[in-house]
Amino acid sequence: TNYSCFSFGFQIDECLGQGSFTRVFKGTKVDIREGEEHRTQVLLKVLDANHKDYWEAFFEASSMMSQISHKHLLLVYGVSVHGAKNIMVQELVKYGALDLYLKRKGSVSVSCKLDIAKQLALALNFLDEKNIVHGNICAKNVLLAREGDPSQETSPFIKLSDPGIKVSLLDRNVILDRIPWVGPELLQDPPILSLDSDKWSFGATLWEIFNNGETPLKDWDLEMKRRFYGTYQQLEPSQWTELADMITQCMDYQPASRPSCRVVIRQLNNLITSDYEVLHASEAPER
Ligand SMILES: N#Cc1ccc(Nc2nc(N)cc(-n3ccc(CO)n3)n2)cc1
Repeated sequence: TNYSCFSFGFQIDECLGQGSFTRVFKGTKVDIREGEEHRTQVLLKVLDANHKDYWEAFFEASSMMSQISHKHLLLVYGVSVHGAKNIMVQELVKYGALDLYLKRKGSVSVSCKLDIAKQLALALNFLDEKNIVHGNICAKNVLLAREGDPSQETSPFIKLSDPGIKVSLLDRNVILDRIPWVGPELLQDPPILSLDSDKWSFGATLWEIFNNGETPLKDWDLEMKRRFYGTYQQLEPSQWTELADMITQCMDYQPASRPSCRVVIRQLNNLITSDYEVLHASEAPER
């Protein structure tokens, strides 16, 4: 793999929040090109000092993202071993993580949610075709680059973030805490991480999107979460049966029975059409 080698300096500005083993900061990347200084706003993901032994997995995640490019995949500028710190430099996506956005906004239209779901399915289909497992699909790792505004006829635009530390490297309790996003097959011994696991996580993320960013199984302890899988439970179904069916199909306890990305995209297109018809039924001319 050819690494595009360029040097850049950056400064850390403000802390924006944190992931599992990282903290995210807004920063500024400074490039010197043809003797000119270019400043770009960036997102700096810093690996926690007490998880330094994860630094290889941390860089693996970023190199996975920088080896492929797609409009719905986050752009990773590079990594820096800045002194004792392991830092991933990413494009700063304007509106940040989708779960917080949906919680804050509370009134995102169904057509926007369907559009976001379809874009996420397109990103997954791209990874699937490259036989690349993401391993951490969830609303927190879906970033909103553009808001949808039905009145302005603008549609939202999302970017899938890096997966962070590979889930199969994590302690069992950390994997348990990722229930219901993590496929049940990852709690077997040995954990089986496959493309099918991303389909399960996509189902849980659909649930988050259509529940306004609500955290599924919020405040459940690890024992209760383990039992959720142990007794083959499903998340609370939506009143919209076609959506509920799609989520249940993605969250099939048999990995091989989960629908392919192409089927998911087709089903989402059907929901979009049916939503459109319902939405505009009132305007339909009297037959
Ligand atoms: N207020 C505010 C605000 C916060 C963040 C952004 N932008 C952004 N850009 C990225 N590339 C990644 C992230 N992340 C946030 C959590 C994670 C964990 O995965 N990533 N946020 C923009 C505005």
